[in-house]
Amino acid sequence: MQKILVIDDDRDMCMLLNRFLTRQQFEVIEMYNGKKALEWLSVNKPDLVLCDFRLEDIDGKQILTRTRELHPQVPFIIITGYSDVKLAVEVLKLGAYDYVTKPVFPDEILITIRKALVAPVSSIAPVAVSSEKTVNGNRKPAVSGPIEKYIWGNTPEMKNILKQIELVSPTNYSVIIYGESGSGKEAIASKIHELSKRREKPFIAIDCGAMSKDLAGSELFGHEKGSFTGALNQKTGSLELADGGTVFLDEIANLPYDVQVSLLRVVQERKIRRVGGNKDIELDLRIIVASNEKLWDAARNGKFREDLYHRFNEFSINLPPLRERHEDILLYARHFLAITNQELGKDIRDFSREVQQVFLAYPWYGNLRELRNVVKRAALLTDAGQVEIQALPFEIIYHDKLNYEKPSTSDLPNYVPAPEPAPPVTPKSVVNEQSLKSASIDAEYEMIVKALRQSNFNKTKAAKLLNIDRKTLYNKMKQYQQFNNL
Ligand SMILES: Nc1ncnc2c1ncn2[C@@H]1O[C@H](COP(=O)(O)OP(=O)(O)OP(=O)(O)O)[C@@H](O)[C@H]1O
Repeated sequence: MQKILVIDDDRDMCMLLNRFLTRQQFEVIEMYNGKKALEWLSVNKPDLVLCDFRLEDIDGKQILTRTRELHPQVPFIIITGYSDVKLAVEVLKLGAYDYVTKPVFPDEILITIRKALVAPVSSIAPVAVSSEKTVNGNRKPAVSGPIEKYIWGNTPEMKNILKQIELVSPTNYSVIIYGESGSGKEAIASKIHELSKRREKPFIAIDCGAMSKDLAGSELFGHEKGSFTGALNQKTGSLELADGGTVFLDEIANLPYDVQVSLLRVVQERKIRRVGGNKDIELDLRIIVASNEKLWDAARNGKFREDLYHRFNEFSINLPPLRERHEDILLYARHFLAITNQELGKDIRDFSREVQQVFLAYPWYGNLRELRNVVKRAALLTDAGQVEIQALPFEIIYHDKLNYEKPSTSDLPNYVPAPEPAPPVTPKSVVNEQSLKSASIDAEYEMIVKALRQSNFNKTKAAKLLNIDRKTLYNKMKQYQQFNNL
């Protein structure tokens, strides 16, 4: 029986997950705070960890980092409120397998758990080899049917990017891809590989942000047996595994400085030496790197080697965030819906008008990854016909009301404010009716939103703040969603 550790300070949530997962034949261990969970993890190894992002004592990020040190092969899934989605997306960089958003739906979490438990070990190990490919570069069996994995959109910016991809692919140029997290940098790197002469050889994606400082050298270059404490066997590094093909180094600016020196040698001389080894190994590699900060700035600030920057900077591609590819949002949403229909064996036709409006108004700070997850969840909650507004997270429908803190320009170096989005969907009572009833509904709505924000979308805590029970809170939230359909 596979063992799942559930860490959440919301005891009701733990109990519900426990009951549901036990019925699905898992063994469940519940922990209500981070410290206790870490104590347990230091002597036990689960098959998977499911962890609330915001605990009262330690945050999910710290638990993830420690779990990765203790059990690098164990998949870690984050449970998060929508206000934290941007942070959760960042945390994927530290090696989490995926995130699910609250309210948690049993079927959704089960699909994510099942996928995580059969994911190739390499996709959850410190060197995050692309989850789409196995270590030797072979594709995982594709879902049946002819849906293209990637689409490139109709905006002039994306047409231009596709042209750049086609131009640079047949060459051997190094490429730097700039773009926010989830915007599709790995998709571009893999497209370049597929259009190149190297297409039959491996494409290996390595997330430099997810590697521990101490192990980065050995993960990339490999090591000889006994070269450091813990090096019990000889290990082939990811660069050697990619020989003849393309290596994609994501979040390159996070690579430790001394490893950058060894990487420069790979770029200049096309040779590597394993950690603790004394012979050179020749490699034929194309290197594509990605960063969400300008590498030139990182070089000027002394974080990134300037000589390495110049070597990589043979060609660069600037991928705009999804909110700046406004005309493509629905195209991508429909693409993800088609894929999800196929995965779930459903036949959902489209999104309702209100859903489309919300999609166009929402800023998508997690970019395509966030859109994909929202569509997947909505499709799961829809039986047939079209996706209705109720299938979207409350926090997305009301994002304008909730007033999330916008990322600062230093957070997102490529962030340029998007043109004014279409007006968001708001409860009709707010805009149309002046009756006493609607005024009191509005006041109640504002209070609920405030309590939800104060409690980071923990509904049990929000209900306590409002002095109502959780069921009443759920019912009220449902009621507000229904206003959109009046
Ligand atoms: N052109 C595309 N067409 C369809 N799906 C895409 C496209 N680009 C990205 N996606 C999907 O969006 C998600 C995120 O893409 P990807 O991993 O390429 O982003 P990224 O910028 O490399 O993210 P990160 O920097 O966080 O690793 C993936 O699920 C991917 O399949």
